[in-house]
Amino acid sequence: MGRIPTIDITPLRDKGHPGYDLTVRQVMDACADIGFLSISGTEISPDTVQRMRTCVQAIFDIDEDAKWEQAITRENYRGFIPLGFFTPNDGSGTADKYEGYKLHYEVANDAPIRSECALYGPNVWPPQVPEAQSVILGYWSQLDLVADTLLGALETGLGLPARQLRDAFRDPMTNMTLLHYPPQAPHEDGYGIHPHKDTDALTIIAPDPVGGLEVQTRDGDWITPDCPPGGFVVNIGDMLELWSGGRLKSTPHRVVNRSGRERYSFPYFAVPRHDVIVAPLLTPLPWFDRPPVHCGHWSAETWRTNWPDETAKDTTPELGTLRD
Ligand SMILES: O=C(O)CCC(=O)C(=O)O
Ligand SMILES: [Fe+2]
Repeated sequence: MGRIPTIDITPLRDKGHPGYDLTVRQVMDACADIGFLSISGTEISPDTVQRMRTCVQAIFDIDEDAKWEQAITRENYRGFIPLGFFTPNDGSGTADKYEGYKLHYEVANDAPIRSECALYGPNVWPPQVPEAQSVILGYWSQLDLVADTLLGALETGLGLPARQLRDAFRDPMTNMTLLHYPPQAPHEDGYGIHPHKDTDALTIIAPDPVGGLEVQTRDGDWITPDCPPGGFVVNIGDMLELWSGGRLKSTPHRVVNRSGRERYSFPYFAVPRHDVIVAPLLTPLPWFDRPPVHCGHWSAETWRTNWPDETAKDTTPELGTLRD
């Protein structure tokens, strides 16, 4: 394919829709080939996305001192991630050029699931942007529906029992990163985000019109997804690649912001519940050989290894580092 198709997902919301089977096939082809697709027909209005973008900008406009008071900690990977904090786990030592704000599936302090897995809990909400919680959680719940629709289509496309994937996302470890990439000078080395694969099941992004997201083709070229106004870019992460026994592809991508403008994005990372063990649901393709991933362990290791002084262990699941 070597290109990223745009697919109208309207038919996927109704199995009886005359375009359902064709749309499932188009989604499957994109996910099995380049691992990325642009989608339209989500029913999420451009106003909703614009409100979200404005809110994300307001969060990054908060004073530096106040940001540090709300920074992530080793115990709680929620809140601000300072610019240059994240260094890839590949040993290169070159920090990514973004600042972030980390959010996880919102769970009340007294929710029973907290006794099952200590990683669940409430988010840190910045008091300086009082509308943040309702704007972000409103947007999040709409993306939950889009993810559910896409997972339903993949169940059909892979020939899995209905709900086999979707049921893994009750009380999920789904998370979101708010990202601000300052512009990079034209000849400045390094990346907004270094080339990586996503380790989640499925990622959904409302692309910033300033551009900067690049996806690697099978030939090793880097291409920019075309996405219609109001559309979203979706990609397969390592967990769906694993569930599908290698049929769906988790593809390297990166961000380079040479637009001369501030770039903002807010990817939604769909991740199953803490006790789900992701392992092939179909006989793996002959070349595909990867160990199962326990989602709670995976999440704990993601939190831990993002600290610059922590490194992956033999038992750490693959965390998006590219193997040559
Ligand atoms: O900001 C973007 O467009 C992509 C971010 C990304 O790839 C990630 O956070 O995993
Ligand atoms: Fe990514």
